[in-house]
Amino acid sequence: MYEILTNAAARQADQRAIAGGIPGWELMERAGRAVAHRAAECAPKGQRVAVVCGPGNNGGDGFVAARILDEEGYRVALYLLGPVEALRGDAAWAAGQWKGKVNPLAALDLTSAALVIDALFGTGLSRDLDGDAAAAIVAINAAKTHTKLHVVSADIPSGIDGDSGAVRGVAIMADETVTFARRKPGHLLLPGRLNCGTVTVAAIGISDEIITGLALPYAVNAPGVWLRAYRRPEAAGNKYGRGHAVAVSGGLAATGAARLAARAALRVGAGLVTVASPPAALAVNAAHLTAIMVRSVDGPDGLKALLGDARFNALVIGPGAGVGEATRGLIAVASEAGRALVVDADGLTSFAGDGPGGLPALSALVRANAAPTILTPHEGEFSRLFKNIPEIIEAPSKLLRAVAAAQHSGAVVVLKGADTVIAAPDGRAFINDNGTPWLATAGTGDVLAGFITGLLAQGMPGHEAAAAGVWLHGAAARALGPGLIAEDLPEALPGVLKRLLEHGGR
Ligand SMILES: NC(=O)C1=CN([C@@H]2O[C@H](COP(=O)(O)OP(=O)(O)OC[C@H]3O[C@@H](n4cnc5c(N)ncnc54)[C@H](OP(=O)(O)O)[C@@H]3O)[C@@H](O)[C@H]2O)[C@H](O)CC1
Ligand SMILES: [K+]
Repeated sequence: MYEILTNAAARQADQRAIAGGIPGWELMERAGRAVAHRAAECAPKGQRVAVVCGPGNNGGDGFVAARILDEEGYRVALYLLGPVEALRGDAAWAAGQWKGKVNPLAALDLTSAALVIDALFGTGLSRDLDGDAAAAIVAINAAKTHTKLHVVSADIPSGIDGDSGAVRGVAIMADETVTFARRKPGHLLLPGRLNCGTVTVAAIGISDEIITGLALPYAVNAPGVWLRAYRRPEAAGNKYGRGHAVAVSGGLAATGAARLAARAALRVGAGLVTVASPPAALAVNAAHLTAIMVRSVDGPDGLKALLGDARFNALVIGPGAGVGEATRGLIAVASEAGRALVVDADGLTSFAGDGPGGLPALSALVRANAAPTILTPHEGEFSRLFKNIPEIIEAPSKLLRAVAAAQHSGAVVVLKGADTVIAAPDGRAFINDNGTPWLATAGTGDVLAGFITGLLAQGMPGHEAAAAGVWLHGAAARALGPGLIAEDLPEALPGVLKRLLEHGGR
């Protein structure tokens, strides 16, 4: 249920269902019926409905929906882009079942319409919209702003690229989107997610076996994809069994970020947490810390000495660390010691130069590390770090940019944002959809890095630890709501974990 279908995978799923004995027209009938039923829940019978159909099978869904809404007593007017004679295959079949008038799209009349069914384009959209299609979308979006028009999109809001969520010129702003079998990246990545309104996933006969058989590498980030790897404490266990996380602190004026990360690591369940503090900042850190220990660690050599104790098994380096050779040295030490490592903020920027300390050096350290390395860039850090690799920077979607970066660097890459992507070097990726705008406040990235580090300390595998950290971070933010600040997030975690571990869900 969490798998994500790309446009190509959706077509494959279609074909396998048809090969399995469900005729294509039956799939279309079920798809169109699902759209009609959702639409009927949004407007009372007898209301005027405008159905706009495109030249392909998305349009075919529209013809089916029009017929069903007409049978249910709505006053339906159907508008088609292009001549009805040009329709092929299942779309031609669906048009043949429609006994009403087929109006040209250019004649679209939204007067007194309560509902629009948007069936112009779905997974077949392949270029920016123009002409009558674009004009119709502009008119529908405009009508929504000054009437109570309710817009239901079939499969994907027309104009949204199903694989990237990008707007292809212009796109429908839908109140509802009814998609089929599974969600597409365009339902989850921005801006597409914002165009969808409420997304309903309709079952149209594409079995779970077909989906499983496609071995899809992408999924929606949810407990169902990583909860099995979450390490619950053993009844007879002790704190040493839950790992020892280390947050490396910045200098005297930059100690807060590491402490935010440290507290997050403790809250998420690391058995012990230590702030590795430069000597000059020891007093400041010590004054702020209680359950979290603090050790004086002077540069890479000091960290190397600390890591002589194998119990320090997961580190976060970067928050407040400062950009440059010293931070690169700290990351090299953690990598050479084979410890699970989260590289965030200044830790990432320290490898963004073109010189010898650039991305190749970071990739080498990642590959040399026997334990997982997680990079947690926001878009700006990502662009700086991977700026010299066109196949990453120019990949067609945020999802594929993160996947390419993970494969190139060998690290798990958490490309943050309202639509954070968590990508593994093996090509798997999760798209997160539970973030909230209230996370846009100082320090929340430090907390996220700490959550991931704390989960790594407890032995979670890298990709799952990163995904769980991102999801818990979003869930904590949702539990807090408006006015949250970074310090609140770890404190909200007990409630989130309680709901998750006792009820297994959101
Ligand atoms: N299992 C499923 O997911 C099912 C999906 N169904 C529906 O089928 C569509 C996909 O149908 P398809 O015909 O492949 O594509 P579209 O209907 O989205 O697009 C139709 C054609 O439009 C042309 N096109 C593309 N971009 C533009 C544009 N910017 N301007 C004008 N025309 C454009 C393109 O043809 P070209 O030859 O011109 O490239 C498209 O082929 C899916 O979304 C579902 O709604 C099934 O009904 C049920 C099962
Ligand atoms: K559509």
